Amino acid sequence: MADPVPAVSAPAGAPAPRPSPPRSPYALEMDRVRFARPGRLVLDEVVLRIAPGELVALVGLNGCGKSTLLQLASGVLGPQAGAVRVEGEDIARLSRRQAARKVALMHQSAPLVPGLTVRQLVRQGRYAARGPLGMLRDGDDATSRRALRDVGVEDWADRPVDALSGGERQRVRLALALAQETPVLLLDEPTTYLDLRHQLEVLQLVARLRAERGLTVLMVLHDLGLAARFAERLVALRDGRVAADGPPAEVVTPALLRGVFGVEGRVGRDEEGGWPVCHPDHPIPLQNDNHIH
Ligand SMILES: Nc1ncnc2c1ncn2[C@@H]1O[C@H](COP(=O)(O)OP(=O)(O)OP(=O)(O)O)[C@@H](O)[C@H]1O
Repeated sequence: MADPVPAVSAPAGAPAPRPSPPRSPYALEMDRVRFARPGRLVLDEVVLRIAPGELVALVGLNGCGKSTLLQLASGVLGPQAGAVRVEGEDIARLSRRQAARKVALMHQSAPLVPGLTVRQLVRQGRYAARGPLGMLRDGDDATSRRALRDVGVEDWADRPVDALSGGERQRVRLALALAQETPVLLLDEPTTYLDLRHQLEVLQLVARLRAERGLTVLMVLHDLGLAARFAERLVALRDGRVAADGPPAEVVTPALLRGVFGVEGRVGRDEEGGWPVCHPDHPIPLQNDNHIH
């Protein structure tokens, strides 16, 4: 069939148009990322590709490299080999402000500046949107207010952050990350310190933001049950390598419990929701290889 749009040839002598770079199909891409700390290889050849709008949970034993992976994904740390790309751009080539417009990292133990109120702290999330002199732009206040409202902490706006409980601080940290209004959200144990009700509220909020605003979310969760219920994809790290990656219904198996967590256990299905439900029985020695049998 003939092309309905005739090709327009460039006039003789005109410079050839520069081809625009192909748009990346991935919101976040880690390409053979390696990161070592003195005396310890933390992440090795990590390959992870996350499509726009995906909600991915990252799980694994203490010390396996989950937080390090999030810090690399946010550009806070740089890989020693490989590359991290956000919406196709190498994050190492972006300025701090450019990176902060693309990726927000909520870190569970990030210190909250004492003396600031919740409102003042969350307005700091607008740093990336500020002009060269650090002035807040029109709409920044509305964005901060929306972030406070999303997380249900708007009534605390005038409270000093150092007078908040652990769980209250955690929700304020989430509001701070949301105030950045980035397409990619990285959450490091967002449910730590939260009571049962607020764990569910926070994960429901994350799922809603992803559905309504198309956010791409990568979150570290220790509760495999919550990860299996709320994430559409589960990535398990073992010793700094991706040991399993797929939909929870396929990935959460007794072999995963054994191979990644060193636990003998059973896996059932939630009667209503259908998601996997783990019944860990007892710890076992970890196998030496990274394969999940
Ligand atoms: N600032 C640091 N300096 C030196 N080593 C570090 C530092 N931060 C983390 N590590 C080490 O790097 C490894 C990976 O740590 P990381 O925090 O990424 O693990 P994690 O999977 O998030 O653990 P957890 O589940 O306990 O939070 C661990 O061995 C840890 O001791």
